[in-house]
Amino acid sequence: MKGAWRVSDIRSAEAALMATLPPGTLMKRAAAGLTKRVVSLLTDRFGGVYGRRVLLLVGAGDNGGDTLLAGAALARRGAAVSALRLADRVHEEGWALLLAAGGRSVAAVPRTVDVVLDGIVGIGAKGGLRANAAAAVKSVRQARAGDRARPAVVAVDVPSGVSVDTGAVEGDAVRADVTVTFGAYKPALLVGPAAVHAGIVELVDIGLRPYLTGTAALRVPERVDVAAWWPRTGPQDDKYRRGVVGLATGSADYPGAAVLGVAGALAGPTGYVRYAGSAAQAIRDRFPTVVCAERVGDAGRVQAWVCGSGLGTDGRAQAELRAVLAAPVPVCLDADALNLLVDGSLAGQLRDRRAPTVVTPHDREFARLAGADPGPDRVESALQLAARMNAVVLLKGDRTVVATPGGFAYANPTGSAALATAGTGDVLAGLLGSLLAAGLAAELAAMAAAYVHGLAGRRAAADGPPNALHVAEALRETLSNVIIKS
Ligand SMILES: NC(=O)C1=CN([C@@H]2O[C@H](COP(=O)(O)OP(=O)(O)OC[C@H]3O[C@@H](n4cnc5c(N)ncnc54)[C@H](O)[C@@H]3O)[C@@H](O)[C@H]2O)[C@@H](O)CC1
Ligand SMILES: [K+]
Repeated sequence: MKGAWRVSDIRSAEAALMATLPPGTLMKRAAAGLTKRVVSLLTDRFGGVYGRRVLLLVGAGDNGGDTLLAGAALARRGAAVSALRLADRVHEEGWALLLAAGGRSVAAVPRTVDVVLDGIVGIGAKGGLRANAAAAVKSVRQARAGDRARPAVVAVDVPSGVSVDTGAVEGDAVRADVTVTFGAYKPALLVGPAAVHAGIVELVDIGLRPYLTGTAALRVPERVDVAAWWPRTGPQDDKYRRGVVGLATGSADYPGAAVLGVAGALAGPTGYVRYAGSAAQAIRDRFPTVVCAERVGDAGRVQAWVCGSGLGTDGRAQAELRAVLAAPVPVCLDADALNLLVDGSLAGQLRDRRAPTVVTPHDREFARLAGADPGPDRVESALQLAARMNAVVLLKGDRTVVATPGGFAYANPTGSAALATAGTGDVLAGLLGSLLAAGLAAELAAMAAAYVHGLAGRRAAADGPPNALHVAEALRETLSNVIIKS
């Protein structure tokens, strides 16, 4: 699992590490890692380093210093390196090294450039890009619009212009193909719109990790983590021992929501799926293995409930939600179940639950539940709602956030724009419910479901614009490739 640390934690770790080393060592390590990555990018995309045109965007701080040192190293290897100073003062030693290596100063973004290194600002950023930097970034973007391959953009440590601790992007910001980051991931590289600006993120080890003593602000699971969490069937298992998941979803008006949720649940690790609700006939017709009842109270025992999508908000829906909340098992609440929570009449029942609750809002549902939009700091907003509701919050988005009432946050790296289509959330809730019923801890179930669902979205999108059924259908193959064969 990757961890991302806030700027204050990184600063403390850097100070502790620097105290053990000769001055300048960390910048040399950072620049060496950056140079290596730019060399491989120039080689892969443009056939080599010699004669390639490299532009450095140089700000006032050490982020500019890293960039100048890497620029000098590239110039020594024969690249044609130019540097655009965006501040009155820049890192003096780096500037001298660049000039000594044959680099030159330019007053504007040159017409043709192969690679741009963004060294405008790093973790010392305050506020958005200043006017001169914003103008340079715009020129680079315009050059790129004329030639899709050129210039490639490499962000140094973070893409300049993003909010490093939150992942918000409130003004202009660099859009990088690759971000080479030093010592540790920062939240902006993994969550929020900034993560998209970062492109492919590569971590250069500068020896910082042992000095990062605080808790990671954010964790990001990798495939091996999800594979390790995924419940496996053993020789002692039968259909009940694998867990039974119940879905109280759909209605006569919205049977589709129930169908999609059940499809998601059937792809999960449980051996048995029960359905309770007035879309029972649609479920029987489509999924003969699912055992159906009209009401939650008649459904029999389950080890987790999924409730909400397509349920409606009438008296019957409310009674069903009450019955689900009263069950002493983990519960995943989505869509109409969230709408039914908004007036607060079920708040007491929710807070008193002993078994875990997971809620899966998108931004509008989040705003109704929390009383305000998630805002620029999606992680912090999700953590606050999780604490208030005593529930795990899965806040949907390009990088879905999972936050626990105990203060831990995760971000999903597999998001796909393909999932922004009706009904995919129903599939996600069903899969998540199956993981809960199989006994996985609520936050891991939420993370694992989001991870696999994201990959299934990408898989489905490979064959053309997918709908939610395509995503559900892609779950089995995704699981087989990614989880079970690992
Ligand atoms: N501190 C360390 O030990 C290391 C730092 N490294 C690099 O140093 C960077 C941090 O360096 P600094 O602390 O000097 O800070 P930065 O280089 O991130 O920027 C601070 C400077 O930029 C200016 N600035 C702030 N906000 C701006 C904005 N929005 N637009 C334009 N200019 C702005 C400030 O006036 C200040 O002079 C890291 O991101 C990393 O690239 C690496 O060399 C590794 C080691
Ligand atoms: K930067």
